[in-house]
Amino acid sequence: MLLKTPGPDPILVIDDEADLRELLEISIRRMGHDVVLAGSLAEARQHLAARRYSLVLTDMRLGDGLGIDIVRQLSSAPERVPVAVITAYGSADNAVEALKAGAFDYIAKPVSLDHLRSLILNALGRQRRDSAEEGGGAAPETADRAASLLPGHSPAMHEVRRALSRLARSMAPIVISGESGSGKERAARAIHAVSTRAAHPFIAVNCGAIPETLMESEFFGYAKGAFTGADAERGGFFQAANGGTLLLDEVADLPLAMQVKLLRVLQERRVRKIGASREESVDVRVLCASHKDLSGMVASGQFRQDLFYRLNVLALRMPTLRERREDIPVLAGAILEHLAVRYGDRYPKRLSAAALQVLSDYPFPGNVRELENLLERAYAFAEGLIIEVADLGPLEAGMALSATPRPAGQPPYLPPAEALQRAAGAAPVAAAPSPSSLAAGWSAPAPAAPAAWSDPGQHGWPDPQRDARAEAAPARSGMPPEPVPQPVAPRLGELAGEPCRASFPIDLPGRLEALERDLILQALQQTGFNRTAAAPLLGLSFRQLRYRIQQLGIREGRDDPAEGTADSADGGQFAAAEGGRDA
Ligand SMILES: Nc1ncnc2c1ncn2[C@@H]1O[C@H](COP(=O)(O)OP(=O)(O)OP(=O)(O)O)[C@@H](O)[C@H]1O
Repeated sequence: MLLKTPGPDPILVIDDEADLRELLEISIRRMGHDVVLAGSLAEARQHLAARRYSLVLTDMRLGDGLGIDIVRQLSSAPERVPVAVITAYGSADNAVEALKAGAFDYIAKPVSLDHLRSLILNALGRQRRDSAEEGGGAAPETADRAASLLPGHSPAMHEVRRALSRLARSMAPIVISGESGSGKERAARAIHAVSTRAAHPFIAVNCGAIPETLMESEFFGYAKGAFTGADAERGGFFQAANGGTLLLDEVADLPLAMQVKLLRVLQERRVRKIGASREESVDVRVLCASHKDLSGMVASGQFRQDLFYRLNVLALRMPTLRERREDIPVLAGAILEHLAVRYGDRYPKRLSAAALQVLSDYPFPGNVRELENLLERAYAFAEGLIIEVADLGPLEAGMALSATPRPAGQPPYLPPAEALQRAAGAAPVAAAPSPSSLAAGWSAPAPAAPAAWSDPGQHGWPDPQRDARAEAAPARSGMPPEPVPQPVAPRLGELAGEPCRASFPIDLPGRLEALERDLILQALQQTGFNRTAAAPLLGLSFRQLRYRIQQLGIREGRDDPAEGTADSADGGQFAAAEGGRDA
């Protein structure tokens, strides 16, 4: 058991070069911290056995061994003392090796005082949080916070949350993999939120959304007069994320030329604005997300091996929703509560037991995003407090919103007849058994005929299984026979501002898609193809609009007269806006 002294614990510096030891001692004392020095591994071990330190800073090569041995020793000890290494100039391999062994950060020679300062601040912030956790204190950045950001009772999500608190302690880059819509960005936000960087910005950049010619200025900024139109100096994503976290979403889309530049920044932790004479140091933790197989891309020469090695220090895989079906009720509950807030509803709408069953049986190729989109539509369609099977529509609509298009010839997923039969006799239940959703005040109303057959004409979804349901309903629920379905109200025409007289049968999904495409194009034309400006015109977030644009295959050149209009400002604003929201 180590003795704890009152006041902040000192920092232990281990280096066999007397000059560097002295320089570090002076710099650290100037920052107001107590320092203990060791010139060898043996001396360091004696110090470590005698008392506790708030941070250990060790050189990699020492006269009697390697600094990485101290890293391994400390990272497997229960005290969780943060340890950082000092690496020789340009020795990227050492840095990666140390981070993998459990060092929370590294600093390259020649030591930059700015970097030293931020490293110490991060280490001490982390230590305070760890002590609060050890002492049972209610630190906000705890596992609870991770659980609220990434809810779910499945073993897969428990594993993600366990990994998350470990990953949040380090400064090392992380590659977050997983299918589209599985929550990679959300996981990145959670890592940031539970890290000591939480008070600083979180900037998410979609690497695929920035034209190649503008990438450098978007990432690193530019000096005044660097090119025509550069009227004032501007920082890029790295400067905006300083002190915080930068998420490179869809990192596989980075062109090779940009990969080289990014590698340099990761190694040197310095950036140079376009047209600037000086480099500036940046303190940014880089996280990456990709639904593509990066190691496969390395093998095929599409992604640089050295960059992959640098980025893939730590890894997190987000499970698909199919791997954690048991989380669907909790996720649905959380999403419905969120929708209630958005719609200003006092009580969130709830899924009927049958609707929940249908969702639990659905494969969700678009993962949580698809669940979210599906519930969003269902929430709007549901007349009462309960979302019924019919409000979900044929789940083809959800598939259209997913990243994985329905293969040609494959029919839309429809709720199985068995589920529809269950629906006939089922009482509605709250979607999520989470205490918070139940505490929201909803109490199950008396069983009623699900909207699917009480008013099939109103929900507006094409319903090939209506006949099966019509037979099942009265027999099982004892309800009077359902009314004859009425023609769908011509909402399409109303939305488009023109009269619409449908002569049935119609291809409703196809018509809705055409209408959506038309409205998006109108908004894009109005804003000169600026998606950031177009999104609020459509009542969508930037990401939702970008997603719909991708899914509908809308291309500037093909679909929009504003061909050639640069979208870079758009991408930049987007990133800045996201960072702003999360800062
Ligand atoms: N655990 C969760 N709880 C609630 N909502 C979630 C959860 N995970 C993801 N979502 C929601 O699902 C949507 C998709 O999540 P996110 O953008 O993080 O996925 P992604 O894997 O990064 O997708 P892409 O690969 O397309 O960028 C978001 O709207 C997000 O808020």
